[in-house]
Amino acid sequence: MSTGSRGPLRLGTRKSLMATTQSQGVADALSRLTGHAVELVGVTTQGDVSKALLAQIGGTGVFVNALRDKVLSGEVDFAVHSLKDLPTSETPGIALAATPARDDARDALCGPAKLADLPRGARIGTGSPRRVAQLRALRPDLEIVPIRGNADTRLRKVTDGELDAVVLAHAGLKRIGRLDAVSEVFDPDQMLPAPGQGSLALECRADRDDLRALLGTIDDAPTRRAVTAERTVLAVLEAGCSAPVGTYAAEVDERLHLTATVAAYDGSRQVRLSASGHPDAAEQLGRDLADRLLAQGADQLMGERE
Ligand SMILES: NCc1[nH]cc(CCC(=O)O)c1CC(=O)O
Repeated sequence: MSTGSRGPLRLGTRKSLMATTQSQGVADALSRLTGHAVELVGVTTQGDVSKALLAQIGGTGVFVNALRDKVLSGEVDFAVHSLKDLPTSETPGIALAATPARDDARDALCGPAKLADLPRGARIGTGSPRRVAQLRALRPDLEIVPIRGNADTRLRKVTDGELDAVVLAHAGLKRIGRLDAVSEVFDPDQMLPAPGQGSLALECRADRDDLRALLGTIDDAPTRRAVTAERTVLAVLEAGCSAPVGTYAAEVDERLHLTATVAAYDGSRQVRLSASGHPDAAEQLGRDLADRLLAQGADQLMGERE
């Protein structure tokens, strides 16, 4: 096949430590399974250069569009993204070729103590409306400070004393080797992660059947079903990665369980619902749960900004 005879497969990736670590993991797994050499090609995305808060630059797609352009032009064979950064809308010409086995999906608090033990009025950094809303619901007294930047930059604000704590994805902290900074891992009962958090997405051109089959060797079916349910909730709500929407799906005893929340930005109200169904009906499960969230006023909650 063409990919093999022309030398190594070219894997497009963001250049951050988190991105290159996860991309190298994918490259190694693919080489092991298929015998193909894989080479990383670093790409700068809008999300890497803009200093604006994600919620302000529009959120959806800022970390992925430049990578997709390179996939479409053929400069790279495929791209590895954090799945939670992918917009839910399909992109013409691009196929989701694989979702490898998911890492820990949960959020983690990085600070001197567990959330309940932080002093009144402690300053917590996060730029995610989803985390803000759920933090406010748990601890209305906290001062929430909007921040951006890579995980290391955010952790430094805690060691520098500018902030008391930050909330980051456990999976990302693991990839950059900073689980030492974690003081508490949030149970999904306390804080629901972003749809797709902790999982990766491999995208290639939709017309390259050979490549799709090759990349598909590292697809993990339970992960794909779980993230399908989660992302369908987001899609039906017409929300993006910067919306106050949390979800978590997992298979237990051959049933797919899904929980989702939509919160008001000020944390004053949350709608939170659960459902379970057959794992093969992941999309329907997500669709039904989103419809129930909407029936309980989810769109009104999401429409409210501070
Ligand atoms: N939006 C940035 C982003 N995209 C993916 C991750 C973490 C890794 C993952 O969830 O797969 C992060 C950082 C964070 O939320 O802490």
